[in-house]
Amino acid sequence: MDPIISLKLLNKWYGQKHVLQNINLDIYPGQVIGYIGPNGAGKSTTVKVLCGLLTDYTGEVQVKGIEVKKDPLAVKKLIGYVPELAELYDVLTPWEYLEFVAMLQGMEAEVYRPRIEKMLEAFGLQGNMYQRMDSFSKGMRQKVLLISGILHNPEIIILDEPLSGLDANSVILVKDLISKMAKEGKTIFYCSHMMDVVEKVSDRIVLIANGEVLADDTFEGLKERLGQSHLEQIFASLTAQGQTADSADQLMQAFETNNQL
Ligand SMILES: Nc1ncnc2c1ncn2[C@@H]1O[C@H](COP(=O)(O)OP(=O)(O)OP(=O)(O)O)[C@@H](O)[C@H]1O
Repeated sequence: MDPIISLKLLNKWYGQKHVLQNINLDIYPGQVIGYIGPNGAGKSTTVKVLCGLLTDYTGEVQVKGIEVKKDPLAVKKLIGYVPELAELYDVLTPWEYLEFVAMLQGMEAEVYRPRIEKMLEAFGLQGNMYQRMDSFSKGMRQKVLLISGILHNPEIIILDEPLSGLDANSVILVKDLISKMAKEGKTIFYCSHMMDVVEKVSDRIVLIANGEVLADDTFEGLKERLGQSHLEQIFASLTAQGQTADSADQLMQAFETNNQL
């Protein structure tokens, strides 16, 4: 089987800063990749390269055999991207916004109209369909954003911290949706800091730090290799952040200094 996403010797600099260093990854259809790493590791940068939003990289980046740099538009059609911290046009209603997204994707009205309605209903937003989003909570906005990323039924879905702000029921819904979409053969690239969720939904975990891949294995494989039973511990041991308790002590000491003044 050919990989649906292939990164070969991907390098990216921001000025003098080397933020992606020789990333090599072959991702196959139907895989759920948990892409994890400390703050500033290079996760969002990788995703932006994959989506054709950043083209000043070196190396080869192919999506379904298409070189992203050469035809970013064709690649954008194959990918559904749910970014972290996206701005919605909140003077619009969810219906108006999603209709706009569907039209940009070139979808037919008879396809997108019932789909938008069903998706909003699944997320419990049927009563808010015609309300301006400037009155929406963070979680409600996140739900609309998620729908906008999957509405055109893309083969590859890239989720950057998709559960942010969602209530417990919606988290279950999104986790189920990820498994179901993967069973249908869709490829999911899932970036998150929520280790308990990544552990459950991913069938392959790629950990990066300082722009380099430190581990690429199944959760079972990582557990066996590192002798840890939770992804949180594996993450800490690989990224040398096992000193969390010390850091908390350091923060508490900062209060003490203030108290003495
Ligand atoms: N527009 C930019 N200009 C300059 N440097 C940038 C820019 N965007 C990101 N960086 C730098 O690139 C590195 C990787 O950032 P990136 O946003 O990819 O990290 P991340 O793994 O997604 O982090 P987080 O988990 O905090 O979201 C960081 O050192 C960051 O400071």
